[in-house]
Amino acid sequence: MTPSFTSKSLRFSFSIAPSHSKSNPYPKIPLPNPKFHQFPQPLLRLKPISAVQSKLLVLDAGAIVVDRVTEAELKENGFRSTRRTKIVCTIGPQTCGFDELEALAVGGMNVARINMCHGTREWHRQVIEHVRRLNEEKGFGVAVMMDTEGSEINMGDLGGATSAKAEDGEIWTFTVRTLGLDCPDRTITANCDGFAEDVKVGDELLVDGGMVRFVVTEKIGPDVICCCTDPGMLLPRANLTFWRDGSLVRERNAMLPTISSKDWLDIDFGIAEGVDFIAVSFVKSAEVIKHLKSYIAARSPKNDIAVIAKLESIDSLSNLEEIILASDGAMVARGDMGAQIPLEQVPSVQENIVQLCKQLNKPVIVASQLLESMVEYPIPTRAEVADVSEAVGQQADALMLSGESAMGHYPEKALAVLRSVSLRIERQLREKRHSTLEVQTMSSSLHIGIQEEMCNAAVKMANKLEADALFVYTKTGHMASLLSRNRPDCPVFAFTPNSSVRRRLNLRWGLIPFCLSFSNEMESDLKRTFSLLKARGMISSGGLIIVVSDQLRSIQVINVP
Ligand SMILES: Nc1ncnc2c1ncn2[C@@H]1O[C@H](COP(=O)(O)OP(=O)(O)O)[C@@H](O)[C@H]1O
Ligand SMILES: C=C(OP(=O)(O)O)C(=O)O
Ligand SMILES: [K+]
Ligand SMILES: [Mg+2]
Repeated sequence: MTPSFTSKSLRFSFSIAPSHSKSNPYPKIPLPNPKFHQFPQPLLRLKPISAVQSKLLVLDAGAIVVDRVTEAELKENGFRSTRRTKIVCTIGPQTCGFDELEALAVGGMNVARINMCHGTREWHRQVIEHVRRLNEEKGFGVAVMMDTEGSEINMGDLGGATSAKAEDGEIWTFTVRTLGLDCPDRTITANCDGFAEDVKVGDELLVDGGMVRFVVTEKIGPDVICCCTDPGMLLPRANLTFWRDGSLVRERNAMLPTISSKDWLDIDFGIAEGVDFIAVSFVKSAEVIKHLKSYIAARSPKNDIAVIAKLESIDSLSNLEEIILASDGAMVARGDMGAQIPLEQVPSVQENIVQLCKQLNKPVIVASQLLESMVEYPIPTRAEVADVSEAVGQQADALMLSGESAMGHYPEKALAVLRSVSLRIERQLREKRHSTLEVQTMSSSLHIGIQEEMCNAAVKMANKLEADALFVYTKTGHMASLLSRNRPDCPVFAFTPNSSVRRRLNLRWGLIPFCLSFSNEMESDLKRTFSLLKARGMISSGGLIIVVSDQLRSIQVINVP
């Protein structure tokens, strides 16, 4: 962006509400609550959930459908202040009830994630059912993501205990025996047959990337005897890695399938239940993604499940571009990644992946330990807030909560922190405008090239004209994604007739997905949109809208009539 833009946007930044002043040729949509925009706004002083809840509206059946949290946010805070960064919440024992899920939905959860490492089939089914019911009965638009277990080496279930403490110098046995509930003291099962053969005396055994550390002292048949060198809590099904001479030992993992037989059954379940996203753990190459995508295409006639590659295996790092291109999105899964590469490399890998995904137009989620201390405490550490700010500053599409929302004491508070930090940092970015992405052309065909260039140009116009919103009518979501990819200053209203496209667009930065039937008459669709949105109080006359249409290959600049 040109330097003159910086000063312009700075002026804008301190006058969001007064920007309807006479000097502005493009009147803004009135912001009902200008106080909310004043600086400085303390981090955690969010409106209480109940205040949002009380303003929520019941669905306007059949006409235009948008999730009720976004609707309330738009009405209360105006276009500029809608959150652009999306939020994925892992659902676990703390949040699997209908009311708890509703509280997360009200708090701004865009995607609910179920991790197939944990819980039973019935439990997963119930969670999906709750989310669907929330959407249908209460007007939310929450998408569901199923995350595969993968077949890296894990500990077993700790004989039913929720955790176990390993102390310094204690001798523990890791075994491939099946022990069930009569697990002897200080004995841990490992899920991988070749485990005992693969490790050597002197190897270091890391639980969860180093939360607890052992050294192998002896091997006796299927049992590996270890001495604890870094004490800590052992949690059920924690990941195990072993290191020799300072390097990760990968031979066994390299042979394990990325999608195990159990994962295929879970995937069948996900397809049958109609989940919106399948996240594949420990992806190592593009092949597995291509295979899964063709499997889904053959079994899910509408082909409406997006495949997200979890980048956490050291082997994925040499094939990033190929993997991301084959996928419908990626996750920077920093938990296991930090167990496979030195921790100090994780931030730069994150940055690379986020930038690459933006260039390749794939949504990217930054995951794991964003607010880890909030599993126990009601307030995050300053360092965690800085980490979240960094991910928002990189303009990742989405942030993810894991234990914080699955089993922590403060799921709603953790969600509120992600929300408030996102809003704050997004606003700062708009003011500074320092990192507007110069997107490179990706097009493989003239048609796609035209779509790309139209979207790039439309976003430039919208930024220069300080438009209130971009509107896009999109059947597959592609045009909407191309607008999002440019990270515009204003939100993008994406209208689609397809409810699963609408749910999938939930993961895209800055997109507000609406369901709307199309008449194939652009002008009449547009008129209808304006009158429906006006009737709902979501836009008002005079607002400046840039409308992008693939059908007409047009970019229109319209003042809301
Ligand atoms: N369905 C579930 N049932 C019980 N506990 C769960 C469930 N999902 C998640 N959790 C808990 O939340 C923690 C964090 O979730 P997540 O990051 O998805 O898993 P993991 O720690 O296995 O990578 C898990 O370690 C587990 O203790
Ligand atoms: C998100 C991750 O995967 P999971 O929680 O399934 O281990 C991770 O490892 O960071
Ligand atoms: K998983
Ligand atoms: Mg992982």
